[in-house]
Amino acid sequence: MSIALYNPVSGDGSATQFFSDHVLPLLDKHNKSPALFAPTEHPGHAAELVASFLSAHPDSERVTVIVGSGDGTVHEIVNGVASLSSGKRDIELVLVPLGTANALYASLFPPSSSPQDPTSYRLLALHSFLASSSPRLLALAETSLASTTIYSAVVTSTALHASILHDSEALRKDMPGIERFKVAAHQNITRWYNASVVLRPPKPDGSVQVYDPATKSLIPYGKDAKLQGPFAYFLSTVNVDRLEPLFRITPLFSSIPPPPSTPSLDIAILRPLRDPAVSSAAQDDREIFAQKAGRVLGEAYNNGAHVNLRYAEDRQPVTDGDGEAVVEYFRCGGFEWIPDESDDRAHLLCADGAIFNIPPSGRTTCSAVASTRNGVRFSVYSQHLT
Ligand SMILES: Nc1ncnc2c1ncn2[C@@H]1O[C@H](COP(=O)(O)OP(=O)(O)OP(=O)(O)O)[C@@H](O)[C@H]1O
Repeated sequence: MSIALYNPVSGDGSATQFFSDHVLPLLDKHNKSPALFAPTEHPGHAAELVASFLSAHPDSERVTVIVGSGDGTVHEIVNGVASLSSGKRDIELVLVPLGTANALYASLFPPSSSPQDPTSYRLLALHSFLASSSPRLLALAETSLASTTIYSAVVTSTALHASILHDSEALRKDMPGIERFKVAAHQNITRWYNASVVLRPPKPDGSVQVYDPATKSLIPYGKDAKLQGPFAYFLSTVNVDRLEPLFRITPLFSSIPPPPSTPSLDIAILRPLRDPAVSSAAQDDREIFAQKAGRVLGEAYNNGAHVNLRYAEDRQPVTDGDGEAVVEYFRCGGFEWIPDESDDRAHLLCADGAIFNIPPSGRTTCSAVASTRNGVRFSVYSQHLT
């Protein structure tokens, strides 16, 4: 059984047209007309539509949801289904990337270097579904925040990334494209976040791993898995190696893929006090580090080259340096983020673009899981191998 939803305001607002011109005719042609077809009418509506469809069809264990949107709408669907009381379900997502960033889709279907027809590119997952491929299981990042549980299918972050998402929402009306993220990044680049982090190994067994740029491999993290701030950047992903088509912030997810049977998080961290040129939190040191952080994160657009940067003797980040890694890159089962009570900004948490506040004196834990607590598994249609 399948349903089809689209968000008419996601991305550049072209979903209505795209569904009537391309998606519905294709479904009709293959005799796969959905049991429900609807635009979302307000924030949260996608979750309501899927949840009420599932409640009305308690015996449908496997339901396909064709969704024309960005990552935010997918996030709403995952969390809406996770809050249902009914038991085990398999939800298969057919993504039609019509949002701004489309991180999940761009990771499943990395843009190729040769020119690609944009319409055909957006229909790749739908064709995979129509060709009866097997969908790929998604991991979820399960975050506990006070008494709330939040699931992310793409990113869970604090520090700079959460600040960017928090501030960029105010810019959405004037800047509907990804440009608003760059403006918000500029506004926040000198900020540091006081917190500590504990990294947890993957379940049921495994160890916290760290990327070693010298050997270009993930190795067991021998040290104490507690990291002391301040942090400039702290971002974890599941299922993706990028947050935009070309911003490969966690490239090892695709270049050294984790075993599909063990859900894990890839985490990229920048801690300013690891920079040999930075000795205090004074404004001068923040400016010095901000310039480097901007350059280092910019290397994520260079096919994820930031993970191989190391401090050179002149304290600059370079690819052939022999000092410490500039970016700390971990693969683990989860983390605990403990913000300093006095640092309000360190209390911001981003889950797939949605912003949450960690309560005063609170902390948050995030773990990679294979299904929601109520027993729902999600999968996505990806490359169709012929
Ligand atoms: N009819 C509607 N009017 C206003 N907002 C809506 C409507 N339908 C859905 N939304 C909201 O639009 C938000 C953005 O949606 P979506 O994630 O699909 O696109 P995006 O933000 O452009 O893309 P991405 O998340 O990939 O950057 C969602 O959080 C959702 O709550």
